[in-house]
Amino acid sequence: MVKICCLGAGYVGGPTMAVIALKCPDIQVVVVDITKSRIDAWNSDTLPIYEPGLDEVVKQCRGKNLFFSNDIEKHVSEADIIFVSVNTPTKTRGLGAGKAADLTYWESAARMIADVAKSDKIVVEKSTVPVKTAEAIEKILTHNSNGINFQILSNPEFLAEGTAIQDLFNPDRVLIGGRETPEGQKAVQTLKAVYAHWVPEDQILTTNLWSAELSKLAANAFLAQRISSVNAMSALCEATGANVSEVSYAVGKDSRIGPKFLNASVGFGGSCFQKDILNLVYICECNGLPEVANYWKQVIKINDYQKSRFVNRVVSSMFNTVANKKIAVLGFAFKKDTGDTRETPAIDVCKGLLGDKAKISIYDPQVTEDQIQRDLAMNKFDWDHPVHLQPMSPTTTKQTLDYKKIYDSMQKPAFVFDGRNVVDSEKLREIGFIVYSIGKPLDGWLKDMPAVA
Ligand SMILES: NC(=O)C1=CN([C@@H]2O[C@H](COP(=O)(O)OP(=O)(O)OC[C@H]3O[C@@H](n4cnc5c(N)ncnc54)[C@H](O)[C@@H]3O)[C@@H](O)[C@H]2O)C=CC1
Ligand SMILES: O=C(O)[C@H]1O[C@H](OP(=O)(O)OP(=O)(O)OC[C@H]2O[C@@H](n3ccc(=O)[nH]c3=O)[C@H](O)[C@@H]2O)[C@H](O)[C@@H](O)[C@@H]1O
Repeated sequence: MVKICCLGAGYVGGPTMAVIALKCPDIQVVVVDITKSRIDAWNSDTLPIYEPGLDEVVKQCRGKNLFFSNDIEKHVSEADIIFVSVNTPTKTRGLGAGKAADLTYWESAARMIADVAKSDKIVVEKSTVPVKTAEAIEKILTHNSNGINFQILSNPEFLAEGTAIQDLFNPDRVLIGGRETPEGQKAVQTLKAVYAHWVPEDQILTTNLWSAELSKLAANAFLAQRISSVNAMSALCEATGANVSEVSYAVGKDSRIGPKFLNASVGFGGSCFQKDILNLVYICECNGLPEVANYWKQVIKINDYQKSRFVNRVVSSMFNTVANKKIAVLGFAFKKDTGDTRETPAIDVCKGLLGDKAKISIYDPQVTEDQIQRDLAMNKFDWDHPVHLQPMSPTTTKQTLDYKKIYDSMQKPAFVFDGRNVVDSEKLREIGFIVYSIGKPLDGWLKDMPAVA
């Protein structure tokens, strides 16, 4: 029986391994982690992350061919294929701080693999890493190898949170990069055979190592760039009376552009887009390509601009001060159907409002009060380390808001600021609210307020 061990029981390692176990009953999958509480949660009824459909998949295979364990060394030494899906946060100190990827966790995983391995292994980069990381990992592994053969593969993950299980069941593509040697190609075929249990072969792409590593950074940069492009348009829409939803629809109808990922918002969040673009920027700079670095940097700058533009709108609409005004924030995670708050734009918006002395009450059915308090107290880039555990998933209670009742209980004028274009603005206006929706023609009230930067 082929044995797989995955280092890192997080948002990627957990769901990905659960789906491999479900689709490959002939393979034994063990997920290990340095954080004991995470493993305990994976073995309990309350999984450490919320992801639609995940509970069912885990329940079907846990204890059969899917296991979660703290005994890292045992399972690494027994495995034929080792996936490494550990954190690769942005460096907070030293060379490349604020941009480069911090490979501390990756390096310690590689050293541990080299130490405990007693048989040949395929080591798979699942984490998102800088292009050329495999070369460094290869050096660490082979330097201490005692004659054991290690093949490194790059197999980046493209799932999105909130749809992870669907994405894993029906991926647009699976990407595997390996060395162009006979041994490298044999390892590629071994991993390909795992995915071929459920993914059509023509959707399993094989490339060289560096193309696979770079394709992951490129895909996230292209996706984030679409959002920054539409968000840049949203500012122009507000200035001109155009409607960003109509513009997106018209633009997306061009089959060369396509309709997806063109929703204007208060800015993209999540653990990866910013981190991976900063990493790309750093790699460009290190390779003597400042123009290319600046091009991608602009995607982040527009995202920051969009978040502060939103805060400025709120403040300027309310007579240029929100001091002591009570503001309810509905939703805190970085997108729907997740409890993940890493790099959520809500943090910047809330900090912006708090900076202006607003009194804010935050509610998100997937995020605990504890987590919100921690996020608002944390420094930039500190969130993506193993010590910082994600919240347990509370049970979701779907609530429908009674806006008329809310309106009646509020001080007037009463405002709604929609950072995701999800409310029915016409209905709310009928009730009496002044409504701001990103990129939509402005309410008379907002038009008369001072321009915002
Ligand atoms: N979250 C997402 O949607 C996606 C993330 N990625 C990438 O996947 C990687 C992991 O991301 P997440 O799963 O979100 O992170 P995460 O923080 O949820 O999980 C990482 C886990 O690795 C564990 N860990 C750290 N060092 C370890 C070691 N030496 N041995 C064993 N376990 C160790 C941590 O305790 C943590 O539980 C990152 O490189 C990220 O960029 C890629 C695609 C999607
Ligand atoms: O490498 C990763 O971590 C993953 O990053 C993203 O996935 P994720 O961050 O989980 O979620 P997305 O659906 O991409 O949303 C990211 C952010 O962009 C925002 N967004 C998305 C789409 C859109 O049209 N507008 C918009 O503002 C979302 O609200 C969210 O804040 C990518 O979509 C995945 O392919 C990738 O694997």
